Amino acid sequence: MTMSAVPPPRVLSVAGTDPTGGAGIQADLKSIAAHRGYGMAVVTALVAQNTCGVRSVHLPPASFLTAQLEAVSDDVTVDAVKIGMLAETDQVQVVADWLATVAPPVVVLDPVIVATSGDRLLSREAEGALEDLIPQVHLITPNVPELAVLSSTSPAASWEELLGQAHKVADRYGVAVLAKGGHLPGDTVYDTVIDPAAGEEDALVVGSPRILTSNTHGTGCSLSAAMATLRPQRETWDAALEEAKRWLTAGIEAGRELHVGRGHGPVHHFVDLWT
Ligand SMILES: Nc1ncnc2c1ncn2[C@@H]1O[C@H](COP(=O)(O)OP(=O)(O)O)[C@@H](O)[C@H]1O
Ligand SMILES: Cc1ncc(COP(=O)(O)OP(=O)(O)O)c(N)n1
Repeated sequence: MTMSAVPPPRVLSVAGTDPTGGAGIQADLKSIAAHRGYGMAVVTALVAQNTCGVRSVHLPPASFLTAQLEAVSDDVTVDAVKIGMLAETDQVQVVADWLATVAPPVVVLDPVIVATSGDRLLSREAEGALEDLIPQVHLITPNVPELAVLSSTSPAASWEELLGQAHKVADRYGVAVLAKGGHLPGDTVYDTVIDPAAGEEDALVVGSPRILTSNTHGTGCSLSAAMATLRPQRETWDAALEEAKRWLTAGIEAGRELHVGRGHGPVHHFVDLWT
């Protein structure tokens, strides 16, 4: 038997659940594995949802969220963290406090506010608490409506407008922002990382053909988990994005082969392995 000399990055997903496996923690763990990471998971919310929508949400007490986070970091060195659904202000604060103590080298925040189905996952009151969390993370991955909330403006209608909002948020918090064009019109879907620490060099803009499909449930979750897993293995965010985007595009295309659910189906996380 041969084993790689370099151990895989130990990547922690802090997120809610999707029992149909397309979004949240279940998607994150598949994405982490697809990118050769060792996946771990701390559950913020038990979500009764499927490809058609969210039915109900059950939250553990904030003290139990702390207990889960400490159980991981007291025992395992965490190389990267992906944060997804945080439902309430106290959950945001618990995660911010834990990050301040542990200081993992790579932290990616997908500021999940509303699901593809239109269901709200972060309470309106907790939106403001993200301000305390964002300065402690290295990359945020908002979609068009989430970036609008973070930049206190209306959703961008063009790529230029999206870039303006991403620069505003990046400068305000000193954080890298993955600007994602999935919600914009057009035959090509663009993504780019705006990184205030990257200097004067032009950011890499990665485009892919827009796929006409309903298999887009969990695309944001899967992409952010991929970025968290790839970053410890690559030199730059741009290198991670190039690889993650190629994989996700193939995964969205191959999602139709899975035949999962009657609503927005999942992406095929193991497209490179099975097909
Ligand atoms: N129909 C599509 N075809 C190809 N890529 C897509 C499509 N929809 C989304 N993507 C890609 O999936 C990722 C997530 O996109 P986006 O929809 O903007 O965010 P979210 O899933 O968080 O709402 C981005 O890399 C985006 O470019
Ligand atoms: C538990 C949980 N977390 C996140 C989401 C969001 O998933 P989705 O609505 O498909 O959006 P993106 O992952 O594409 O941003 C969810 N539904 N459940």
